Amino acid sequence: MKTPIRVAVTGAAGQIGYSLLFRIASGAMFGPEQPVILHLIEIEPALPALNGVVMELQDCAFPLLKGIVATADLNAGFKDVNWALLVGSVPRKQGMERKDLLSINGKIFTGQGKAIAANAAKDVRIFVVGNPCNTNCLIAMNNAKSIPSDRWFAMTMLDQNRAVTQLAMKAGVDTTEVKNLAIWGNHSSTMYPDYFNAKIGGKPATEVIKHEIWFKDTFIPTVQQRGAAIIKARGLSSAASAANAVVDTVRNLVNPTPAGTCFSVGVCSDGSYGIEKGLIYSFPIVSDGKNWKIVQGVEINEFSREKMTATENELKEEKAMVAELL
Ligand SMILES: NC(=O)C1=CN([C@@H]2O[C@H](COP(=O)(O)OP(=O)(O)OC[C@H]3O[C@@H](n4cnc5c(N)ncnc54)[C@H](O)[C@@H]3O)[C@@H](O)[C@H]2O)C=CC1
Ligand SMILES: O=C([O-])CC(=O)C(=O)O
Repeated sequence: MKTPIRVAVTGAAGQIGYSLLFRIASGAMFGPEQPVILHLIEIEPALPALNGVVMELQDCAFPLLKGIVATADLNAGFKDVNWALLVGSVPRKQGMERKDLLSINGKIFTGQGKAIAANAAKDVRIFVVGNPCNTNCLIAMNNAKSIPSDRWFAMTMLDQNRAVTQLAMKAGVDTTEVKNLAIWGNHSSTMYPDYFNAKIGGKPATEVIKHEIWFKDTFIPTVQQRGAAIIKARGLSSAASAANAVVDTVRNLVNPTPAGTCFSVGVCSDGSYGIEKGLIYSFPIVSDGKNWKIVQGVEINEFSREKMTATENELKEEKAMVAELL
């Protein structure tokens, strides 16, 4: 049996937490051979509800679940963790943009960044889901300068999965036929789902779906506004699909990426594609299971460049809004 890895999840009594924890404990994230110890972190008032979640986890008798720490104490919560999944924060309501949450949620990530730096395992990797996730990740990273910048991630996999399904439905093919659909930029309504470089059944998506207006006027806005559409329909933001995308992202990072494919995640820009260094920007990524890199040489046409710059500019604005937290 392998040594258990410790996985912290903040906001563990929330909606996403309720869909996510059971999948981590079942082995969906780290594989059927990897035992886990869950560190469930909540705010004090949510501890009774969290206790109910702990009871339910116990009631599953998961063979891979080797322990549970449930706490409102950040030091205990992040002690020796190998992964920190930062979900806990307030979700937006109908009519809000995700960046409207910065003033409420931004400050959560200063204390969490510091507590992770002070307590986590040397190999810790941090994945921010709470919105606006790119800039919250930027805040946490800047409050934990002892942790290398390549260990920080923000979630755009839900956008990728949404985009993949939209293309598959339009082309009338299985979702598994759609590859290399990269999301560039911010997890916000400015994100750019790059259909030019996507493949359907091995061919360029634009050769399979010969409908430029559909891509520009339907596909892009549908993906960009999908979160808002879910909130309108459900009265609550997406949770099960978000949890699924958390599982997909971590699994993609801890396993080698199949040759010729890539996946999307927000990482600290190294200046690739001219994107300002230090911003948490979503790029096409490949992993060898331990280290990841930004895919280089992706063709960027004028349309793509305009979209990539618009979403970069929004991230610069968000960074300026939280300057005092960095
Ligand atoms: N990046 C992405 O693709 C997505 C991000 N989200 C975001 O994820 C976040 C969580 O969403 P839900 O689970 O639906 O919300 P929720 O309101 O159901 O749960 C959030 C939980 O976080 C807890 N919490 C609040 N402040 C905390 C703190 N300082 N430390 C620890 N826990 C804290 C709350 O007590 C609550 O239990 C929201 O910000 C939402 O917008 C949601 C969907 C997709
Ligand atoms: O839209 C929201 O506020 C929740 C979210 O991030 C998403 O569903 O992509």
